[in-house]
Amino acid sequence: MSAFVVTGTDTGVGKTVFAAALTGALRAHYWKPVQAGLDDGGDRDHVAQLSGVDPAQVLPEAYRFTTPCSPHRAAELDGVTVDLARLALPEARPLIVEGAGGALVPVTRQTTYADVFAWWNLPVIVVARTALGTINHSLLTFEALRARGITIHGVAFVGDANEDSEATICSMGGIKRLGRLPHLERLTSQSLAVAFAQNFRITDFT
Ligand SMILES: Nc1ncnc2c1ncn2[C@@H]1O[C@H](COP(=O)(O)OP(=O)(O)OP(=O)(O)O)[C@@H](O)[C@H]1O
Ligand SMILES: C[C@H](N)[C@H](N)CCCCCC(=O)O
Ligand SMILES: [Mg+2]
Repeated sequence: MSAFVVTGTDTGVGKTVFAAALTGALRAHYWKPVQAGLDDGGDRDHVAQLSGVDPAQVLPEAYRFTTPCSPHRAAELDGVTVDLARLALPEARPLIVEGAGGALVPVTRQTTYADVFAWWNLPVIVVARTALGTINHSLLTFEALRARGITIHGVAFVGDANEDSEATICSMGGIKRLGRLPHLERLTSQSLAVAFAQNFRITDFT
């Protein structure tokens, strides 16, 4: 049964929306180990709304911090010391796990998400924008993951088509293009499921 980590080239690139689509398509479980910022309910709530899976498959976070900033700092601001042992992977499968921000975001002052991905030993999907600047951010992300021996399953683009940037990232990075989620004017569980089915191949994830 499949399990993937979803990381991104930055915060706000569309990891949660892509992860919700993939969770729905695979009828998977979803886990966001560390949520920093609770004002809008957090990524878990968004995935519960957008994926269409049974809410019980949207697993509780290991840590929930108040402030929408880097998890290492959000933990400090809440007076919490992160125990990495609590980030051990749940056993549920299929499983989609979402990081926070980009691959080198600190979980603690000593440990980045990429370090944790290496420990989990799961294939990683990189979510990348299509907008200008994405080539640099994407290639840097691949380098950081590869430097830790992490398997990159592929890149999922989010945004309007940018054929040359997408092709350049995949050829120079030596990475499989999984597809591209277009910007959806009305983002609902239904519109997202349709867009995922039209733009990705489920067999790439099974
Ligand atoms: N395909 C899309 N169509 C419409 N809106 C989108 C799409 N993808 C992302 N968004 C919107 O863009 C914003 C950022 O997306 P998202 O929350 O998925 O980013 P993220 O990479 O998960 O960020 P974080 O680092 O905070 O986890 C959200 O408001 C989301 O609803
Ligand atoms: C608060 C935000 N939405 C994410 N949860 C965390 C993003 C951390 C980014 C840290 C950084 O790269 O500067
Ligand atoms: Mg997110």
